[in-house]
Amino acid sequence: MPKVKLVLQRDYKQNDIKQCALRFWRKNWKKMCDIHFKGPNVMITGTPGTGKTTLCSQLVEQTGLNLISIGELAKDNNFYGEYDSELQSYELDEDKVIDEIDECMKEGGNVVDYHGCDFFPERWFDAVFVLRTDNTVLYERLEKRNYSQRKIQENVQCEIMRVVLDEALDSYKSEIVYELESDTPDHMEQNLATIKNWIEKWKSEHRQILE
Ligand SMILES: Nc1ncnc2c1ncn2[C@@H]1O[C@H](COP(=O)(O)OP(=O)(O)OP(=O)(O)O)[C@@H](O)[C@H]1O
Repeated sequence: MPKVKLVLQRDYKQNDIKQCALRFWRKNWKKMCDIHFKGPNVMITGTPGTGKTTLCSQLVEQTGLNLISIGELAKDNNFYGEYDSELQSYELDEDKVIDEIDECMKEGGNVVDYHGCDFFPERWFDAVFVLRTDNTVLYERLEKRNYSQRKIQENVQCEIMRVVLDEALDSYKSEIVYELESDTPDHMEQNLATIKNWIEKWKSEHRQILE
């Protein structure tokens, strides 16, 4: 404690420790309270091929929010664990991902794009949007990517079983989870408008904390 007192008195050029503490609080309260003072954090999730990347790129362009693509982040930083021979891909090192973006998420103002959402801290997100696509439409989109039949079937099954939606509902309060249909370009436009409206509403409700 005496050390803290000395540091505060030095940094705030004040002898009165109460005044120092008050100044420290005024300067740091937003960070200490985990308040998203740069805007809301929005998660865009869904089975691969449901349109997350396409939607997110338009969303960040039109809102100025910061895009965090977990797939890109993992690739750039080699945040991988064991190789899963069944899935023919590397496991994501979730702890490294969390450590890397925690500071940024605490500040807020991020759009996160990933096909899973259950390992993130619940406190990070103000809204979770889950894109859903008709099975036949999804099959055709994945076929165009030249995925193996097995990989296509696995993803389509995952969509039929609403795996990502249930994961979101199990991990977050149901009132912040939104299911959005993503079969056609019209749906894409509607979804963009829905999320932008949601962001504007959030901002008007949190005016007093935004920078
Ligand atoms: N609502 C939509 N209407 C028509 N085409 C769409 C729609 N959403 C996505 N697509 C098309 O489907 C393909 C896959 O979309 P996208 O890459 O955005 O999916 P994704 O969910 O990000 O996939 P991944 O998780 O593998 O990155 C793209 O060719 C995209 O143009």
